Amino acid sequence: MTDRQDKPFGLSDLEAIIARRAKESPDVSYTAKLVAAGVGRSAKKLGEEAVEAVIAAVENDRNGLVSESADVLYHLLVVLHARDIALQDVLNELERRTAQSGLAEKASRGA
Ligand SMILES: N=c1c2ncn([C@@H]3O[C@H](COP(=O)(O)OP(=O)(O)OP(=O)(O)O)[C@@H](O)[C@H]3O)c2ncn1[C@@H]1O[C@H](COP(=O)(O)O)[C@@H](O)[C@H]1O
Repeated sequence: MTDRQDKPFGLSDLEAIIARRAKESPDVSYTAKLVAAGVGRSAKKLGEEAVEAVIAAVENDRNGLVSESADVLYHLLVVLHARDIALQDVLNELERRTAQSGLAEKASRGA
């Protein structure tokens, strides 16, 4: 059995695909096209997809929210790749935050 059959598809799998496809020609890869256009382009796409996810959530469009969430996660990983930030750095930050409730963190900032 391959790794892929042993475990469900995860964000680290997509991160690896993005890193591989970014090296391809922009003619054959959307990822490569985005990366070649500069971080501003992928960041703008991330913002657009986030707004579309927000709209799907507010409209209670379940399928739309799943689809737009996938777009958000893909474009976020492209932005992280463009800025040379590993997904693990983000996961480490999330793990660090598990030591404290979000409300306690907010109160510590006086917010
Ligand atoms: N997960 C994704 C993924 N999600 C969304 N998208 C693309 O993101 C774009 C979303 O933008 P829009 O909905 O605005 O569509 P669009 O008008 O075509 O986009 P623009 O021309 O405005 O950039 C679409 O072109 C989608 O195809 C993705 N493109 C690629 N992937 C993954 O990346 C892998 C490699 O893809 P390539 O780099 O294209 O080989 C794929 O096998 C997938 O695993």
